[in-house]
Amino acid sequence: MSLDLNDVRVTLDGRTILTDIDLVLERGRFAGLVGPNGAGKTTLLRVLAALVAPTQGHVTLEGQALSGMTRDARARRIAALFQGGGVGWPMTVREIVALGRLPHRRAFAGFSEADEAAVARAMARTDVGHLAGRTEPTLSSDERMRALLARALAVEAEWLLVDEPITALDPAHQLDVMALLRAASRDGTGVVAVLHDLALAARFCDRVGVLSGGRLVADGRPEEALTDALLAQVFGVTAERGEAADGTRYILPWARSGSNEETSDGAITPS
Ligand SMILES: Nc1ncnc2c1ncn2[C@@H]1O[C@H](COP(=O)(O)OP(=O)(O)OP(=O)(O)O)[C@@H](O)[C@H]1O
Repeated sequence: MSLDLNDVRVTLDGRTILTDIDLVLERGRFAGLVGPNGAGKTTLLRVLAALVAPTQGHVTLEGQALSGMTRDARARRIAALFQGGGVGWPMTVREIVALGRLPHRRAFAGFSEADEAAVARAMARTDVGHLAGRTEPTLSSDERMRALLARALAVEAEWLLVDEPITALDPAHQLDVMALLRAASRDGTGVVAVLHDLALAARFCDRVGVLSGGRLVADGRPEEALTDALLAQVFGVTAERGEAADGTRYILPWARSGSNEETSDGAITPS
């Protein structure tokens, strides 16, 4: 029950974007992909979604090469939501969610009862029922993200890949989306999310993969992967660590660890 990358390398426009990537992802787990800007996170997610072909190495789903599967077969098994993944014209939320059923439909076939049920489940799960008739341009950031997540969930795929699902959301909605992704993983889906928020990644993910300069430099449980040394080297920050009232350990990026210091008026000066 795994999605595997073996010795993956990706070169785009003559530049190596990813190299030496070996990763075994498991269903039923919530994996976070973190790393600084430009580290290669989105590209790695695109490789997992078969939108970018590795220049070297291969990706397998339950032992079967992703590249050997038809596009529809892949789309039924791997649902993906990328940034800018809107629909581009004023469809209603219900129509957007229904797009998630496309990989399951035969040419010219109508919407089946199973399709209806899957759309209803996805809309209930993301709490977008009351938005069913609203069009995409009228939605707030969180409503839009929940509608797009509903579309991805409506696929009812074994894998759910999401790129920066919480970046544009306020704290309450960030917590909602992270809880939703974790719940999806608990139902047996393999969830992989690109995240910038290390505190939320550490809190919600079972596992965190850290990319830096196109390499996977750490991979494991959040506390194991996000060490002080790694945070300093890869992100250039120090972190505060502690235990919340409910006993959960937390990691909070706190200050720059490099050569820059923040002055009391917020200006950044070399130290
Ligand atoms: N199609 C492409 N052609 C050339 N270079 C690309 C292409 N796609 C991505 N890159 C480059 O690959 C590098 C990694 O990009 P990617 O978007 O995967 O990083 P990221 O870790 O997701 O970054 P961010 O956190 O800023 O979104 C960047 O330097 C980017 O400019």
